[in-house]
Amino acid sequence: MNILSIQSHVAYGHVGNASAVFPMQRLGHEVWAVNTVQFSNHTGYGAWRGPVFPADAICDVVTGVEERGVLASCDGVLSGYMGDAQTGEAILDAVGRVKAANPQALYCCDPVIGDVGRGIFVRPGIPEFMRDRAVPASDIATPNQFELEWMTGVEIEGFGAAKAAVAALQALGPRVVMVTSLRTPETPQDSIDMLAADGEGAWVLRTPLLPVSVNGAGDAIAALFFVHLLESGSAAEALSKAASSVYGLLKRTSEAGSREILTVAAQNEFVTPNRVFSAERV
Ligand SMILES: Nc1ncnc2c1ncn2[C@@H]1O[C@H](COP(=O)(O)OP(=O)(O)O)[C@@H](O)[C@H]1O
Ligand SMILES: Cc1ncc(COP(=O)(O)O)c(C=O)c1O
Ligand SMILES: [Mg+2]
Repeated sequence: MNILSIQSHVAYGHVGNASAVFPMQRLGHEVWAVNTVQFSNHTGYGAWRGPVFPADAICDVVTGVEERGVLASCDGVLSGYMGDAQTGEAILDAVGRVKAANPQALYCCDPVIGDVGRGIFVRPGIPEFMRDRAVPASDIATPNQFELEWMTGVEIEGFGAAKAAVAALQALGPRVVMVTSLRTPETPQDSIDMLAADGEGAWVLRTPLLPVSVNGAGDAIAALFFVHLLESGSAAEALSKAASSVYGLLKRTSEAGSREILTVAAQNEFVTPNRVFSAERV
């Protein structure tokens, strides 16, 4: 498949495209990577350098790809971290152009806003843009628990509330939603859950909680879920494959005591995860 991936890039470490591109390539897909920023490192370090690209620079790169006459062969658009709310306009413009060239193409929006520990970590205007423009334009959305609660206003106190929040997000647009890092009173202390829903049902997947706090796992899992969903058409299967790969990746990262995820060293986990977790219908 051919995936247009519009996200951040970092020189050092693995978040944004620097986390998402290689796993998709390792699974045999062509990735047309367009970078929304080029930072030295992820913002979780508190300090970083490098530019946020203006929306017209992003549009220009997409126009160049369009001029190669290849957009009709694009199977999906994946978006993630936006440097600035204006970046969002360039992303939605790209989605529109891809869908005009290939009406079968799907748009997966990873609405990167923040997370439970750090709160909102993107520029003002981006959270609202994700909720009001990007997610409604998407076919698939992949928020973490914090992002889902922020966008829907639903407090997730258990699986029932999680399903209600997912339904509220689906009502905005996307047919498929995958929620990452779900920790509710129903989640055992030593575990972490994920939930995926499509038009037919909802599934939960539970893995052990690893002693790591890293950035970029969300970007990898969104990319993996998207390509597996495009290939299989099954949210449950895509959830199982993506979560098993990311668990393997984070287990290696945890054993190595690394602050950055071991995207390259643990690459076999993308193809044949060591441990396979399956999703249960809820
Ligand atoms: N400490 C952890 N232990 C086990 N799995 C984790 C851990 N942190 C992240 N993950 C896995 O990575 C997925 C994505 O990470 P997450 O932190 O939710 O993404 P984001 O960075 O977008 O917030 C989670 O759903 C979970 O499967
Ligand atoms: C530049 C950049 N891109 C993307 C992300 C998102 O990372 P995550 O996958 O942890 O949500 C971050 C988070 O700090 C970031 O700084
Ligand atoms: Mg994320």
